[in-house]
Parts: sequence; C-alpha cells; structure tokens
Amino acid sequence: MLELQNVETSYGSSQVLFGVNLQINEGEIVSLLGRNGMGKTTTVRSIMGLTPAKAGAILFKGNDISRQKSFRIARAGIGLVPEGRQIFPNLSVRENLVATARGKGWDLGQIYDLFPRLAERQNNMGNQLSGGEQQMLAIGRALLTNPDLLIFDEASEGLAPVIRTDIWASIRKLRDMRQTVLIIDGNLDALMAVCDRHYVLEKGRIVWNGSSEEFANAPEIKKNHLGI
Ligand SMILES: Nc1ncnc2c1ncn2[C@@H]1O[C@H](COP(=O)(O)OP(=O)(O)OP(=O)(O)O)[C@@H](O)[C@H]1O
Repeated sequence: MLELQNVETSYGSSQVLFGVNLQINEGEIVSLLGRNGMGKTTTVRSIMGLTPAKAGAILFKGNDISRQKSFRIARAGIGLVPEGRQIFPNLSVRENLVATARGKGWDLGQIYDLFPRLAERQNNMGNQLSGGEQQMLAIGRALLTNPDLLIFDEASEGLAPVIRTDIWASIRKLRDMRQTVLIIDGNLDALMAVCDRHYVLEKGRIVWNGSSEEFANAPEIKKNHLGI
C-alpha cells in the first residue's frame, strides 16, 4: 500500500532523512521506532506532503505522491492523527467529527461505538475535552475520512494510563478490522503486542526492520538504537 524509496528530506539546509526505505502492506500494522530527533515525525511529514521529500519516491497504492499537495494526499486515502491532536477548539465534538468526513465505510455511530465517551461528549466544545478525549476525537475524525492508511504520530503520548489502555484497545479493534496503520509511539511493549512489523530509524536511515518476534530476539537493537 505504501512504499518509501530512498526518501531524503531537509528543513532548509539541514538534512534530516538520508534515504529512508520502508514498505507497508495492506492490512498491516507497522511501527516506526527510534530515539528522539531521529526523523520519525519528519518521515510522516514527508508522506503527508507537509515537508516534501527532496529526493526519492513515495508510492501510495502504486502512485508517486511525493510531489503532491497535502490535501491531495489526504484525499488519496491517507489519514493522519497528528502529534498534538490539532482538533478544532471552537467546534463541538460532533462538528469536529463531521467537518472532514468523507467516503463510505465509517459513520458517526460506529465512531461512538468505538469511543462511547465521545457520544457522551458530542455537544461539548473541543476545548472542553480532556487530553484523552481529544485523542479519541482526533482518531475518530481521521477514521471518518475513511483512509486506506491511517498514521498515528505519538498515539498514546502524554495520556493517563487508563486512557492509554482505551487507545490501545481501539488500535487492536482497527487491526481486527484489517485497517492498515503506521504508528509512532514511545510505548514499546504496547507496540510489540499490536504491530506486525517494525522499522528502526537512526539519524535519518532505516537500520533494522522485522517482526515483533524478531525484535524480541534482537536485544542489541534495543540497546544500540533505542537506548533501552
Ligand atoms: N521545522 C523544523 N526545522 C528544522 N529542523 C527541524 C524541524 N523539525 C524537526 N527538525 C529537526 O529534525 C530532526 C528530526 O526531527 P523529528 O521530529 O523528525 O524527530 P522524531 O524522530 O520524530 O523525534 P521526536 O521523538 O523527538 O518527535 C531533529 O534534529 C529536529 O531538531
């Protein structure tokens, strides 16, 4: 579904990605691991066209999207749950959800089934929500665009433990529905339990990829590249 080929990305004269290669197949849940500042968010920004790649190719369902505008990439079927959530503070929960909804598949009722808390809060404004509720809203809003690929940047970061459990439960449900997902998060144990495969990014290059089982048998990867 998604393939990055030798992607290089810079902020001005400062190069951050030096030839990233990764592939996500339909129905897979894949993580992107790496210490702070290694280029995970930049990879996501390159995929979404927010900081376009200056070299390499990004193929989505066979088409090179690396030179396309962000809104076209979103319309082509990539949904982003961004770091910091970025919900509309002055719209209600329901209005936030329907504002960008499109396509067939997910409807409002299914989002409320996935996150009953959002149904209870549907008339509250975005700025009245807790961090966990905002994250549920950001996930619900992305799902209502009916994306072929859903990307989470910092899925459970900064949330209370009980809310994290809900977020991971929702990601497991997405896996059972065969939703294709790319996920960035600091909680390695949760990622190992939910993901099919993992990529490790080190200074703008992929240095390892493999399954959760292979990761468990490669303690040097944790030590050398993740600092754990
Ligand atoms: N807008 C920007 N302008 C210049 N440099 C940037 C910008 N955003 C990020 N960088 C730099 O690019 C590098 C990679 O950042 P990036 O956010 O992709 O890392 P990350 O792996 O997602 O880390 P984190 O876990 O801290 O979010 C860092 O050195 C960062 O300082």
